[in-house]
Amino acid sequence: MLQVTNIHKKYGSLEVLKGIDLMIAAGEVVSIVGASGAGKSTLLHILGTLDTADSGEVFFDGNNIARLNATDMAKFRNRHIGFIFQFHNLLPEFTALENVCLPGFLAGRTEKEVRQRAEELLQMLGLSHRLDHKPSEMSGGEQQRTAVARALINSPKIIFADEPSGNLDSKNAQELHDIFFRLRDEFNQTFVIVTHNEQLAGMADRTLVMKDGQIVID
Ligand SMILES: Nc1ncnc2c1ncn2[C@@H]1O[C@H](COP(=O)(O)OP(=O)(O)OP(=O)(O)O)[C@@H](O)[C@H]1O
Repeated sequence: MLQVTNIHKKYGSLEVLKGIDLMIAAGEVVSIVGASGAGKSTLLHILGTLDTADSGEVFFDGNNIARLNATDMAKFRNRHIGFIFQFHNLLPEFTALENVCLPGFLAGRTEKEVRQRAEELLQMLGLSHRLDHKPSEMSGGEQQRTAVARALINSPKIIFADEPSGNLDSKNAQELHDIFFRLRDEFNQTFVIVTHNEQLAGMADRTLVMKDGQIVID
């Protein structure tokens, strides 16, 4: 599904990624681990089209997305990629349901269809009693599960998660990890997850270890 070749990235004179090659198959849960500053988030952002590499190629299902212009890239991201961040990044003035619906509306889908899917997702994630709650009215675990529903609203090919359980206590972290694997088992959902959480890395199908801008163990 995802293939990247020879990705390089510099910030000023700092070489952050030094030739990354990687293939990820549909239905894989891949974790990326490594010391702080190894380049994990930078790689994740490039894979997720939030940032661009200085050189190298990123192919999704054989399409070279590095060649898309900014508008088409944004459209591609909205339709095919989901993101989950350490801090849920939900919009504070919107309810859980509205937050989940938003990327669906941006994709140009009908209100009825998007609302129905959002309600189904929130129900699946145990949040049917929180539809009308704003983020500040929910627990950390509930906020993060809402962010998972938002990531799923457009049925993305792949979900990128950057320290998704980094801000959760161990019970909520465990619940979140179980959700990822349930989504993989039931819907063949693909995940690439940057994490310092050893339990999550240990559960993944593959663990990539990064060091100084390179993948040193796959
Ligand atoms: N926008 C930027 N401008 C300049 N330097 C940056 C930028 N983003 C990241 N860096 C630097 O690039 C290096 C890699 O950062 P990155 O966030 O990818 O590491 P990481 O492995 O995800 O670390 P952590 O585990 O601490 O999140 C670091 O030295 C960081 O300071």
